[in-house]
Amino acid sequence: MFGFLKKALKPGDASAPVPDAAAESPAAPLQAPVSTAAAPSPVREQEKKRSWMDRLRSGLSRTREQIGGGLSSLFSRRKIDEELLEELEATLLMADCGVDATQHLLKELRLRWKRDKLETADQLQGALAEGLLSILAPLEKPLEISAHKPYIIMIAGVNGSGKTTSIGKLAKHFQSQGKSVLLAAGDTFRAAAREQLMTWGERNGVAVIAQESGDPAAVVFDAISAARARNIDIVLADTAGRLPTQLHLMEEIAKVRRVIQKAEPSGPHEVLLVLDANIGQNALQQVKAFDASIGVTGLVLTKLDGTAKGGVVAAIARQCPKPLRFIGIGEQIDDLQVFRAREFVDALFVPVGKSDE
Ligand SMILES: Nc1nc2c(ncn2[C@@H]2O[C@H](COP(=O)(O)OP(=O)(O)OP(=O)(O)O)[C@@H](O)[C@H]2O)c(=O)[nH]1
Repeated sequence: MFGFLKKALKPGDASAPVPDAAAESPAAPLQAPVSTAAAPSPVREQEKKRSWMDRLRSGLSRTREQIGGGLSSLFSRRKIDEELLEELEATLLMADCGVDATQHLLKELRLRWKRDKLETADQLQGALAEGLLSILAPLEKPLEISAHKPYIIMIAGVNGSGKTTSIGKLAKHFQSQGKSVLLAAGDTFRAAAREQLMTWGERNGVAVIAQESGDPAAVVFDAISAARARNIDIVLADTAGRLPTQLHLMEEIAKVRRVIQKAEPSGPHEVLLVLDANIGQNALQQVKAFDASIGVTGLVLTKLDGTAKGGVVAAIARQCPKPLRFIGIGEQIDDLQVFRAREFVDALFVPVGKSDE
């Protein structure tokens, strides 16, 4: 049914090619060996991709029910007319697509309804999926790790948005690309956050630089020096959760950024803001506030599973289009993946177990 999506974008590739495992640096005593498994076969890669698509479909089920389900129930009653389009508008707003993206989509749909003489539910869904895809496509800018060594990624976000969990998942993601990783426990406010990061580090065989207490900026500074000494590719720096309204704390996170720059003038090379999809439209304010304070270069949208507010991706795309680097759909280590617009739209409209492939 969504064959048109394939034409609109080149086929999504959920799993980036995994190069041969990188050689372990002898200067990194705390670094556990990166897997030395042979390059994965195309069949295994295909299976991995299919399993991610199934999990993505299952994770987005509540948003799908909100958008797709709303649409089918509208269509079980009658044909396309102005009243139906108004109800669709309300459905999109309830899925947190935001006023701007919703109006944009409705304008497109009205145009296509008249011009292409749309009549059936399938046709309208197809047009809606195509419209969403064109809105979301510009967000698809996967993070490319440059030659800078160490490549420093600072992670920020409000309390509980999923920063620490995402760092654990990202460590695994980068390791699977043959990169060596070091974690900086920059959340010195919450002892549990440090413990959590240590656990993720142990699980992935990755060194964690932490201090019992103290200045988060100092921890991050130490981590960068350690990464240099150990020839590590990527530093993932955790920071304490804060609300954009806590101005003194926002100033502190800005200080962490300045200290990173002092330790490495070209850094941080990426400033990732982690957003919990459950907050819906509030995500827009968070992007703006953190951007003003620390210059956000990419987003991670977590907890898309279990929320009906996945439409917020469309609001972000229209109102503060920062690259959406990764999306999270669960608590397991493989539940964070590179954002691919086509996969996302596909998963929004095609239920688990079905595929148009
Ligand atoms: N369902 C689901 N849960 C998630 C996801 N990402 C993170 N979580 C859970 O969200 C909770 C908070 O995650 P943390 O990683 O501790 O959040 P944090 O931003 O580091 O929290 P603070 O340190 O308090 O700022 C944990 O229970 C995670 O397991 C996701 O994609 N889906």
